[in-house]
Amino acid sequence: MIIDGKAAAATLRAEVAAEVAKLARAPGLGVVLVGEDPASAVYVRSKNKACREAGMLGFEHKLPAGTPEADLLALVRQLNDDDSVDGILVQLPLPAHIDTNKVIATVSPHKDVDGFHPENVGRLASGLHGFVPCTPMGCLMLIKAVRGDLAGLDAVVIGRSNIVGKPMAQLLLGESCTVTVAHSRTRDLPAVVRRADIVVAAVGRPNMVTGDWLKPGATVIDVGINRGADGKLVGDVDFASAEGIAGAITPVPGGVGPMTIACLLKNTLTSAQRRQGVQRK
Ligand SMILES: Nc1nc2c(c(=O)[nH]1)N[C@@H](CN(C=O)c1ccc(C(=O)N[C@@H](CCC(=O)O)C(=O)O)cc1)CN2
Repeated sequence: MIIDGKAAAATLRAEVAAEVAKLARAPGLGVVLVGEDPASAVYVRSKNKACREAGMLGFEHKLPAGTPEADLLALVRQLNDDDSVDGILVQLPLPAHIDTNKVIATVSPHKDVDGFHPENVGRLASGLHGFVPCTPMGCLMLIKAVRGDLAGLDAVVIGRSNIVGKPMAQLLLGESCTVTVAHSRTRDLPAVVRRADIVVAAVGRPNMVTGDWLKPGATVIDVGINRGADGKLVGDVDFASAEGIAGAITPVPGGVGPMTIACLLKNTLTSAQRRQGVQRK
């Protein structure tokens, strides 16, 4: 089974739009892009378009690559104080002269729709309500749509980034999976992956996970977005060899990526609902 992330994202976006229509004030999302990284520019454009389509307001702030860190921090504080802004995201990666952790920590945790602020990281680790990073949230939705109850399943997350690997492991733990986080120093990675009912690959190495690494029937979620020499996108999983072994697998493109943007809208809606005192289900 090929997991259709585009269709799942479209459903989620429609659900968000229906809830937005019930609000007294349209949710506002402040989107900050520093520099001219072409992929980041595409993602930011897609986020703004998705906002408009869901009935939200996207406030785009494009800053030159050489923007001093102090100016970026000042903009973030301005967005923190702006009542028309419910969510703030600073597109990553940032230019090397800017301290990413400092920027993330400056975003108000109440508007941190990326879920990267240390307070939200701690909330996720403690099993408390907070904003959850968009990519792992989308991955979990796709996994649950395929597997239902995940309790007791063996999950292997390949990659230990703050954006995907670590929060993904926390979410799967929250679903009572037995979770292994594998990384570049893991010994005999194929053997580790072969034990898994659920595999989430988020390493950034094209076609690294091959079909012979997989337990037959495993659910395989490919977070990798690698651009090949021919300009085509390839995931971290070798789709051709994995497709016949996996029980369900996400393609690249059209798998996890669209869910990332849909979950950003969901987090922005949640923030707006909280700030407008709306009771949520
Ligand atoms: N502040 C953030 N920065 C970054 C995040 C994030 O969640 N917050 N994640 C990634 C990039 N990203 C969102 O920002 C993102 C990546 C990919 C997609 C997507 O829809 N991909 C498509 C293919 C698009 C293409 O052709 O290039 C797909 O997989 O089908 C959406 C969002 C890093 N930075």
